[in-house]
Amino acid sequence: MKLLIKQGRILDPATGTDGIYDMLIEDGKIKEVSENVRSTADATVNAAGCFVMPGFIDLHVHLREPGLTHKETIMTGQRAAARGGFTTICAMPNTKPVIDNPDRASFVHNKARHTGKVRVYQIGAVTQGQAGEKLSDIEGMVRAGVPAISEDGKSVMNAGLYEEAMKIAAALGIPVFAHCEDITMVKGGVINADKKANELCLPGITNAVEDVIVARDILLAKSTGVKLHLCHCSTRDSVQMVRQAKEAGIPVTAEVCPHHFTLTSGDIPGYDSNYKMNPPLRSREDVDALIEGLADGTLDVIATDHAPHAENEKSKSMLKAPFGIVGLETAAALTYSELVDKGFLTPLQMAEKMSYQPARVLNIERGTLAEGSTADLVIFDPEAEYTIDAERFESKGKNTPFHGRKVKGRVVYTVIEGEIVYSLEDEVSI
Ligand SMILES: NC(=O)N[C@@H](CC(=O)O)C(=O)O
Ligand SMILES: [Zn+2]
Repeated sequence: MKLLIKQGRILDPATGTDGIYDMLIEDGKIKEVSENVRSTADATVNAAGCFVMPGFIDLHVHLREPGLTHKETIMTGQRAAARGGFTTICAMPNTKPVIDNPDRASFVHNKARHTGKVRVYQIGAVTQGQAGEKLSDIEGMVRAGVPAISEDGKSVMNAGLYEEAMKIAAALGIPVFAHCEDITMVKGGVINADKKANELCLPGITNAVEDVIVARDILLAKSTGVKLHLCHCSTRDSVQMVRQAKEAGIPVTAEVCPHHFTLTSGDIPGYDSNYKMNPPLRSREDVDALIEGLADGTLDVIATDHAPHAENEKSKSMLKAPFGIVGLETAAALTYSELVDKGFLTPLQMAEKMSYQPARVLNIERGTLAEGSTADLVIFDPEAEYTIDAERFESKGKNTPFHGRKVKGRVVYTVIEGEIVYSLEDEVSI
């Protein structure tokens, strides 16, 4: 099977390539990238005017299977991923039951192989049942193919226990993905602690809730030597601490979610739980610091924190509705519209944050379009303007604050191992 992609703008951060080339894919691998491929192919895609980037890799997805399949299944999550240009996704372990042992991790890996082409890596919980008391079987889960551990949804509040987990992770060579939130400081907060919270009479979440755990976890990474990956950074002090940690040579990487660089708490229109997520939408100063951090390389990764919830859950009051919004099918357009089109990031940096760097965090051979590599890629039209329509999402979750938003930049094809798994033309993903 040969696929020929003609005249796309090839963006490969691994090699620094940014230019118009043809690409020939044969037997799932990138065979040739050159100005004019002469070979014939079984299928040809005209990519003139489009970016060709390594397939996006999402380090932060909630697939909700097992146990919460009314919100999302592995299959619907994979379909949403393909539609969003993602070829590899990491599933967080806060399912029912929690993924805290090798058998449960294998369940997800095996199921995902049958339900779709999008590669799913299960992240293992740090503690049993995410109860924060006893460590999970971290070594067993790593043998079952888990690339990282995380207590996402909360922090491991017991620093002594977390330190032990970090030592094990460091010895196994895997990173720890940290959700930074001091639960004792949340005090029922639902949106950022500011003017908007006062206006809506809602309890607020301060920046310090995140910052104190970011500080603690960076210090623990320093002392244990574990590779620390900070999930969904949302505050200016988080950015500053990551910057200083990197300067000091501490092995830390950090991700930002599209909603956190696109919206501020000021954009919350009222009592709409599609604006309720954890961490919350922050202030203009925080958003500016996140964008600056992405641009100067302090923040490495754009991840979605795709958190689908059912309509009847999200239609509850602001106080009662669960935290979280979907993100797989809006991330690329928001990144392009908010960061690249506005001149904060180059197209090459977009590919770096959405594919190359996440591949480095996971330590997998992906995130590049170099000849000889696996043909996981996305063809993206930066000129396409459209209105986000949640009803067209492949995800079961329609919980997005971006329904009806006009954006620029659209995924037109997603290719995994040389096979087209999504094409805008027929809106069919496999
Ligand atoms: N981000 C959220 O608001 N919610 C996530 C949990 C998480 O990522 O912290 C979820 O599982 O729903
Ligand atoms: Zn989280």
